[in-house]
Amino acid sequence: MNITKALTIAGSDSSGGAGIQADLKTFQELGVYGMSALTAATAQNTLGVQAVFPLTPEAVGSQLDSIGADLTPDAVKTGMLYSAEIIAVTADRIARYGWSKLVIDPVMVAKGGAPLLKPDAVHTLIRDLLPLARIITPNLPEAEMLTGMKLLRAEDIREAARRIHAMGPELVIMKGGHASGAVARDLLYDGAAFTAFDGPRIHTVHTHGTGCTYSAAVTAGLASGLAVTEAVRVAKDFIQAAIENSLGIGAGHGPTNHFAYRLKAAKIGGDME
Ligand SMILES: Nc1ncnc2c1ncn2[C@@H]1O[C@H](COP(=O)(O)OP(=O)(O)OP(=O)(O)O)[C@@H](O)[C@H]1O
Ligand SMILES: Cc1ncc(CO)c(N)n1
Repeated sequence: MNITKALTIAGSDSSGGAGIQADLKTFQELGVYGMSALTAATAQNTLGVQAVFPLTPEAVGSQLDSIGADLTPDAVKTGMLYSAEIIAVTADRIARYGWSKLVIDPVMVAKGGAPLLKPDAVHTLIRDLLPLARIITPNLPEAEMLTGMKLLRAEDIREAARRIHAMGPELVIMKGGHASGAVARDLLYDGAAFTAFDGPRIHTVHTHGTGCTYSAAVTAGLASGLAVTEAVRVAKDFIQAAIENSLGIGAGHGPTNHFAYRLKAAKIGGDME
């Protein structure tokens, strides 16, 4: 059997909706064998992040060496990397093992405002990791941090995509979750043209881990050999179903529903009600 394998390099979310848990659930749902290298443990629930315990850079490098020595991931994603030192060791191992199908979710701040990347690590992210990326998936505040721009109009978003593309990634997906309006639009830029991926915006507080889940679905698609536009289409459908059928657990920003896409696909012609 030729199993497709994907690796996530990210933090643990004890509530299970974001981070490494969201990534592994998404890989599994899309039929991809999931592997993980942990960067930090967070004490976190739907109300916020209570504490962050980063691993040492040695611990991160050691996990990546174990994977590199034995298992070849078909695609890799990064999530919460926390510090400049963890970014440096991550970039070093990605280059050393030649993991070229790399999706970077430049996680910076949790929904409640807790920092998941030290501010002084942003320039290391840009210098060491962005040039290795096949795809980077910033949300609008992350794109503002990367470019120093204020993104108010549609043309600002396109200009930020051009500037982030110039930092090295082959493709940029500007996610539209933080914008407003009836449509949640993600904009893919390949250095020449923009392609929009639209879905109806759902009015809900249950959006914990949407970015992690979405970038994990893109990674699963790339690992499976899909073309980028197909992988993004699958990811958009996956996150749309996950948000539309969110689980309603916890008192705050609850997780999305990682089973929904599979259940929808299984019920051809049916609906989730
Ligand atoms: N309310 C919503 N309705 C429909 N789609 C949404 C909604 N919110 C986010 N999305 C979609 O979810 C995906 C993730 O986008 P978003 O901008 O929320 O990421 P994020 O801020 O990085 O998420 P997080 O930090 O919670 O992990 C995108 O495809 C976006 O369009
Ligand atoms: C561990 C972790 N990674 C990423 C996010 C962003 O959603 C989060 N809340 N927690």
